[in-house]
Amino acid sequence: MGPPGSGKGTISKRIAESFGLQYLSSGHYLRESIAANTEAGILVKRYVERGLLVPDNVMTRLMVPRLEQLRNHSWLLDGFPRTLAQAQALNSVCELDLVISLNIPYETLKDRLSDRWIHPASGRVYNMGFNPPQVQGRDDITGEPLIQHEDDKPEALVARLRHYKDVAKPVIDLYKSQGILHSFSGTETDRIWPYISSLLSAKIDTHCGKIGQN
Ligand SMILES: Nc1nc2c(ncn2[C@@H]2O[C@H](COP(=O)(O)OP(=O)(O)O)[C@@H](O)[C@H]2O)c(=O)[nH]1
Ligand SMILES: Nc1ncnc2c1ncn2[C@@H]1O[C@H](COP(=O)(O)OP(=O)(O)O)[C@@H](O)[C@H]1O
Repeated sequence: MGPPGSGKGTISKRIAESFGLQYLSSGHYLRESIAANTEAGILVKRYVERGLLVPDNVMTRLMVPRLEQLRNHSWLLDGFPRTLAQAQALNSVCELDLVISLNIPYETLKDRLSDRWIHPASGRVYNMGFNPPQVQGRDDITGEPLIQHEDDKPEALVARLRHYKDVAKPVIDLYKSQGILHSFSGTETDRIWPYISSLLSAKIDTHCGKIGQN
């Protein structure tokens, strides 16, 4: 959990690589459906472009079948669930081990997003200051051009942050009440990462039987 620009994608990739989890990003699947230009994709585009949340039933139909295919794997979700209805739908299909919430100041979010560049096909994320590509404007692996998301523009960002705050609170409260929420605050991913890494190392050591079967 965390507002746009809080580092969910950056940290999720580190977690997935360090701990061998399957990585599922709601934003990536949404952009994939937009690119496919299906009926659902056209509907999704209208919301994403305006910085609005995609309706819960659309999101749940997009994400839950993917999780059902991964019943025998350990996975990490990035960007889903974002609303209480999505969290309830998720709870009805699986039991989460832990939830990470990132608290990052607004000014930091704004600066990061104006500098965020993406390789659309893979979802690889760059930042011109923090993790620049080896060749400016090009993906490190494929050499293909990088793009900026429409919804990272400042006009869309304010609306996205407002929506995030409204809808995230009940979700955070739910996970807090389940005793699985872990919150981290700061302005630098590299300083937050060691705490997240130790949390997961401890959890995976003590619950490796369960995570392995999940
Ligand atoms: N300057 C700076 N940029 C960061 C840091 N952590 C992540 N970023 C960049 O900030 C942007 C937003 O991060 P991302 O992981 O995409 O956030 P998400 O929207 O929560 O998934 C990306 O361009 C990242 O490369 C950091 O500690 N410092
Ligand atoms: N779980 C979700 N529920 C509703 N809309 C979502 C969800 N995840 C992503 N979106 C939509 O996709 C956009 C981009 O999401 P994402 O790539 O996760 O970026 P960010 O982390 O920067 O918000 C969001 O602004 C929102 O419109």
